[in-house]
Amino acid sequence: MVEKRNPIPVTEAIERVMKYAREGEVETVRLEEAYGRYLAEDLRADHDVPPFDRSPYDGFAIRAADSAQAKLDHPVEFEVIETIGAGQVAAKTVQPFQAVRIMTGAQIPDGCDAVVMLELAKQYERDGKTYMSIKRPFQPGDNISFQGEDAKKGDVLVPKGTFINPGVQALLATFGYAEVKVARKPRIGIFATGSELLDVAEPLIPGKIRNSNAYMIQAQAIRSGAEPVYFGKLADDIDICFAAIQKALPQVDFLITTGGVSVGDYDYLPAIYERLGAEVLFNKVAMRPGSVTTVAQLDGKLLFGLSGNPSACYVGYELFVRPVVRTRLFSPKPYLRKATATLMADFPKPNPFTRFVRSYVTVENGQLTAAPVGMDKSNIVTSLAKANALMVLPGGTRGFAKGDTVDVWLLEDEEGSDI
Ligand SMILES: Nc1nc2c(c(=O)[nH]1)N[C@H]1C(S)=C(S)[C@@H](COP(=O)(O)OP(=O)(O)OC[C@H]3O[C@@H](n4cnc5c(N)ncnc54)[C@H](O)[C@@H]3O)O[C@H]1N2
Ligand code: MOO
Ligand SMILES: [Mg+2]
Repeated sequence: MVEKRNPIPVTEAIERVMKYAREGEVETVRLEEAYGRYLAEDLRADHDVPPFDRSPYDGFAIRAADSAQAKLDHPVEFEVIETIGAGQVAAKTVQPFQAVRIMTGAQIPDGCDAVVMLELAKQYERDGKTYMSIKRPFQPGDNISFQGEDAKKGDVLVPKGTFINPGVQALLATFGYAEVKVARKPRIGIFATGSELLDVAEPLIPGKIRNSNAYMIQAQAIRSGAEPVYFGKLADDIDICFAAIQKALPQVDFLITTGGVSVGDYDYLPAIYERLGAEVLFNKVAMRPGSVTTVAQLDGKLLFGLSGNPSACYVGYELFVRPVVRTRLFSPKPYLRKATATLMADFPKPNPFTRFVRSYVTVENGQLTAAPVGMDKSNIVTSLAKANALMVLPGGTRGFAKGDTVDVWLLEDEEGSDI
């Protein structure tokens, strides 16, 4: 008699897994290596930016009060006493009707409170001295980029858990983070199980297929911020699988197997969990694909028994593995980002289970649209290449029609969601 499994709702399955989610460890990397990692501490401004009042233009720094009488028919003349470029500091202090020729980025000289752009001044020589004149008045503060206008000392500019993008790199450099504290990438061990599996380079022979799950999962692990550790493929042999899994477990933070979780004669994962003494959190989820997804824990370490069917395996990773990875990376939003979109094709299939339809989401006329990509079966691999979202069609419905508003979970988004 085949074991009867009890499907639990998707949200409950995710909750059961997330009970074992915890924040990860911190490691330090050089700034050059920080791109693509996740901040392990808040990025705080340790000084004002800019650190001093500076000129946003090439021009002349003046005392604004001296320019009060300047008009089109009444130019006011200033003696130019010095020239400074970015990185230089004026040596002299301006007296009334004196100016400093100043370049973009240079510190505003003491006493000056406005900058006249080069284009608005006329410069000339007389009696061996340099002068410039202007034909309009300036107010104090005109054309000054003020100390702290970009960031104030002490501000949290980027919170812990944020993905380090090129802009965050710029901030890290601005505040002198030659070394950056980032989340250590959780190590995810991966086994593909199945006696039918061929290596990528092997030619096809009758009854066998190439192992695509292992490579797909490695890429999904990297996309989610983890470090995949691929241990290879295993034949459907309980002793071989048990020994390999037992040996691999201590080396990783999580362990993923693909295949062998259903009720078939060679589906050994349920027996292996039992032999390991692992607690099975669930072995049936009310979803499609991926209904047989099984998750177990051993001393708090999660073992993900993802389905062998490629689409089911893919969805299993995104729903159950990604959020625990993101939690390790300190993300306050570990789940896939959620949105709503207009369905672009009829989807008449009824289903008692929640469906995760591999879909392509794009923007048309400012609105998100979602279209299923290819055949909606769990053993399909080709549709995965085009999917950038999972369309979530709740169970118990009679199908959906073109034009309906549907929920979509975005696969390529860095932002994430807190629910
Ligand atoms: N009597 C029942 N049969 C099945 C049930 C069920 O409830 N009762 N569930 C079905 C569902 S749903 C799924 S999904 C699959 C799950 O199967 P397993 O997780 O046990 O995986 P396998 O049996 O090992 O393989 C299934 C399928 O996937 C192919 N596969 C496996 N590994 C890979 C890989 N690394 N790369 C590419 N393709 C892979 C394998 O060749 C099989 O075709 O069970 C249903 N059956
Ligand atoms: O586990 Mo299956 O993917 O529902 O066909
Ligand atoms: Mg099977």
